[in-house]
Amino acid sequence: MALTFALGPYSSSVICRATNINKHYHAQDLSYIRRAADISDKSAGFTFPHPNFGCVIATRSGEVAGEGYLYAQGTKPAEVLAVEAAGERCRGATAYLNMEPGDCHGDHTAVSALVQAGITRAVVGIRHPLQHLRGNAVRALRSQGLQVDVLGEDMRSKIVEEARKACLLVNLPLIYRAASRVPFSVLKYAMTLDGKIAASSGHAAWISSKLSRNRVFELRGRSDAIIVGGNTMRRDDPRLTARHGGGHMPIRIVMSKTLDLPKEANLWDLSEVSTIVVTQRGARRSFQRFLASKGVEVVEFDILNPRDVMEYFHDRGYLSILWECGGTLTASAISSGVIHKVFAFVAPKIIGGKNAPSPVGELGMVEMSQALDLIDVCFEQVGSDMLISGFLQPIPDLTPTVPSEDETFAIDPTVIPFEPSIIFFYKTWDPYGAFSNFSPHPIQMPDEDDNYVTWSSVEHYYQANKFLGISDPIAQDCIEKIKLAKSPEEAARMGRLTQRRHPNLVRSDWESVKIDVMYRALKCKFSIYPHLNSMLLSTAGSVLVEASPHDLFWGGGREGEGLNYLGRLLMQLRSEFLGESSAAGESTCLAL
Ligand SMILES: NC(=O)C1=CN([C@@H]2O[C@H](COP(=O)(O)OP(=O)(O)OC[C@H]3O[C@@H](n4cnc5c(N)ncnc54)[C@H](OP(=O)(O)O)[C@@H]3O)[C@@H](O)[C@H]2O)C=CC1
Ligand SMILES: Nc1c(N[C@@H]2O[C@H](COP(=O)(O)O)[C@@H](O)[C@H]2O)[nH]c(=O)[nH]c1=O
Repeated sequence: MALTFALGPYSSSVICRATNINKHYHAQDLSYIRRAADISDKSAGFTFPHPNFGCVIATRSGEVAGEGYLYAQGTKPAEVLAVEAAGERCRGATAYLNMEPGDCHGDHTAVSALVQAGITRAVVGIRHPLQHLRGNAVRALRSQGLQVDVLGEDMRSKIVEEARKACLLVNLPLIYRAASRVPFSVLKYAMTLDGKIAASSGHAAWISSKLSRNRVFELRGRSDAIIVGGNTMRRDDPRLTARHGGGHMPIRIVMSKTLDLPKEANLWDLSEVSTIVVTQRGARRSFQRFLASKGVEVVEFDILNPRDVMEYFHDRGYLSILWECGGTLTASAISSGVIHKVFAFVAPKIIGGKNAPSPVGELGMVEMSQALDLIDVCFEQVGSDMLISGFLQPIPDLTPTVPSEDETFAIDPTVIPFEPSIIFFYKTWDPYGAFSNFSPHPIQMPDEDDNYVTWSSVEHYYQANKFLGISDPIAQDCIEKIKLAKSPEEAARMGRLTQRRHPNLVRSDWESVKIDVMYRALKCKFSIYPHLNSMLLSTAGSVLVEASPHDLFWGGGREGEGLNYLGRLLMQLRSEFLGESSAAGESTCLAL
């Protein structure tokens, strides 16, 4: 997928000079870093949004020996793929990484792949935006004797800054999310030349051209969710699906205070993707029951407003959200400061109408000097329309203001790092993300015939077990597909979709065995990976809670109302491991 609208033109034919800190580098370095940024974005629209990693390995003579990019969260790291592609040519070569590897599970996969392959230099576009990961891989590579040049630190100039910006742009969702504690939010609308998003009647199909609407499908494919307001839903009966030929479908979210919504609607058809309705506490209980009967999730807020909703979806792990609402909700979202970027499609047509709606409602501004200026504005012609995009909030500065735990300890060894008594974990990139079922740690478990099968993650194994022993071909096919699913998210989607569509194919004892299935898988994972075992044991004394706000069985819920079975199982395992392996009983899994 082309990234031109995000990256803008970057020339690679520029000759650089040595910097004032006396590091030599070449235009080639910058062109390979940009290449790493470009390829890191290749899976956008095909998989759930995730941090984008790309790696290019170039030999001493400047030839590209191998490349790789992270396809989905939990799949092989970019660096491992690039090393595999380059083979022996890695010896003495340079690795170009658009972003410092996360290596979030302490297994240093990316780092050890580069070290073991004989790479002698690494050029890093940006440090990892998450504070608990920032600097770890750079430090680890340096300690293994590699020369590591970080753009903006070890290499500085105007053109280095441009290449660095390409690396920032390709991971904007992660960067904004880390800095603002809400998902990266993009507002998109289509308006006529006279500034209307619909006719006075409310009719809006269509303002922008087919080409522009195809572009919107791409934007949707890059998002975790699409949001509309209740009125857009009532007026347009939208589908909000991504019809761009990719594999990824964003969740649909409707924000409605009144819940005065139609019973017949495209958004209640969950055959392709789910819908979540967020509303005010206590709104139309009977309609909430109707939605529940359709399988639509309803989340109540004390006071429904964009900031609380965005904080909620941040906690639920969402990286990026596309707002496709009308002017009323848009004004509220802009006022609450949750919108980061704007995409405005302007169509060369005039509709007029005193009461025809415009893209942004009341913001309470009375003088033009109060207008919000967009930053880094881009103009691009898309078919007959003009696409104007820009940022409402500047790209956050990655420089940490608060020293990391390591740095503080180095300055003052008397400082004892704060040890919270509750450890929350959820997304795999969180500090204790390795506790999640979705963490990329394959396990081997026996199947029905006692043959050992490799599952790419605990989640793969868990989802497949729902259909174990069912002779129906759909169930068998689902197990096979889950086995091959490229990421835990894909495995979860397949398992849940089949369970929803064919509840009769779920094994009859599932409710009574699912905890045991999870326990056995976790036991295997924490037995065969020593660093995970140490991580688990290091939490002794703390309560472990899966911070899933919506999964009230495995997770702790939003306000502690969840049963937290995942946390409980981990604590049970921890005490078994602490009480010696004999108490832990026999493991049914194989070491990998
Ligand atoms: N051309 C384009 O790009 C687009 C055009 N449109 C057009 O815009 C028109 C609809 O615009 P508009 O009425 O502004 O629709 P919105 O999408 O802004 O919906 C407004 C509704 O959002 C809900 N809402 C929930 N929380 C809030 C909050 N905190 N602040 C504000 N609203 C909240 C309310 O729903 P409830 O009343 O249920 O409580 C409210 O009535 C339609 O004609 C549609 O075709 C819409 C989207 C894009
Ligand atoms: N009218 C209009 C848009 N409107 C947006 O698209 C939604 C309909 O999406 P779907 O049902 O999936 O095709 C609609 O509710 C509104 O949010 N978008 C555009 O790119 N161009 C247009 O001219």
